[in-house]
Amino acid sequence: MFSLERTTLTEYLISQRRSHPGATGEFNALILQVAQACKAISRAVAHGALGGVLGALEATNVQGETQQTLDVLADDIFRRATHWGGALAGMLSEENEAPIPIPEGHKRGKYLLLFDPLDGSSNIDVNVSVGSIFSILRSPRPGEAATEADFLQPGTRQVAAGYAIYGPSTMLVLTVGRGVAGFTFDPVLGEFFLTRDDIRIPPATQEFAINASNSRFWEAPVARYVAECLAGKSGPRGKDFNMRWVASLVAEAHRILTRGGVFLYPRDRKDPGKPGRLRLLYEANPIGWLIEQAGGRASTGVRPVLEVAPESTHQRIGFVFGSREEVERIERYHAEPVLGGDHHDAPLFNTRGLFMTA
Ligand SMILES: O=P(O)(O)OC[C@H]1O[C@](O)(COP(=O)(O)O)[C@@H](O)[C@@H]1O
Ligand SMILES: [Mg+2]
Ligand SMILES: [Mg+2]
Repeated sequence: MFSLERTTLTEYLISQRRSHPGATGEFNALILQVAQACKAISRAVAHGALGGVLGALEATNVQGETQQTLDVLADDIFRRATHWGGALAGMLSEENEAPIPIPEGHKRGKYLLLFDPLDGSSNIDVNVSVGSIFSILRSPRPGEAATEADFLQPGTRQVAAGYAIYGPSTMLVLTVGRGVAGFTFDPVLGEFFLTRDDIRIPPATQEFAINASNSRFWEAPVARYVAECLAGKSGPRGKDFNMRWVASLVAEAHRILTRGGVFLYPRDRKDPGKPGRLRLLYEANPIGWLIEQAGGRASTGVRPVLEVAPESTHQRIGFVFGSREEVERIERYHAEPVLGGDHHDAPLFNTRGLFMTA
């Protein structure tokens, strides 16, 4: 269908706003500014080596990770696209240790914007899908400059969450709390058009995603779950499983929102200082809310991730999400007592056990 016959992102947002008669339009304007940032990042990603955006910088971010040229560019694009609109009291980005203030001379508003400007950075140079993730919260002190404490709200308080995926096509996937909608970018018209309304995740799946190079650090319930998937038809699950790992959370989430599946980046024993790999406020919470809004489940492995009370702005967390039945099974495994102690010492999971994990 010719794209102009479809609903634009702006039209979709206006239709959502009709159920909030008191709305001022600031919220919609903010989402459109975020979408504008995603369009600009999409363009930079698409130009690749021609745009001089590949490669790493000498700098590291607050997480101690080497920053890619595109990480810094995308961070700058997000700030510029959103700081002037009057909707925000502050921003929090993966790339900056402290919250980003609204520059002097600009009105401070009632929302907080949290973002991972470029997710899956390790994929940029190899031309594999990357994305941007965002979450919007209400500021507890509208009109005042946001402090770190203002951002420490559980995911249940989000008022919007979404991501853009820069793949073969660029898409924006969004929830404002009434289901999940997907928009495809038409680069000629410069518009996002609604192409997937009311996205639903199938409750069952035969596809899982995990970085198996970490298997020696996994806790017993995760090792058990993966071993059972790998055992396939002849194992306790009685069916074969397929596996994927893109190393880009956005791409994994998008696949799961498209055809189901389960993703695990669980808490593990790799680094005692990091209880998990993914960041709660601008990775797990927005993706988690999208998944739940699409009928899936998002968990720490033990409990709903959206209910976690954040302790710090760049906090990491174990994250398991996707088709409801699989996530509930993983939670059940965590709730069951482990025979013979925790982790790989358990008889079922050591190198001579029924489910070999090492
Ligand atoms: O290399 P690993 O450990 O598999 O990491 C992959 C994970 O790291 C991330 O890339 C982290 O995101 P950033 O690129 O924003 O740091 C996730 O998207 C992904 O799930
Ligand atoms: Mg990320
Ligand atoms: Mg990032």
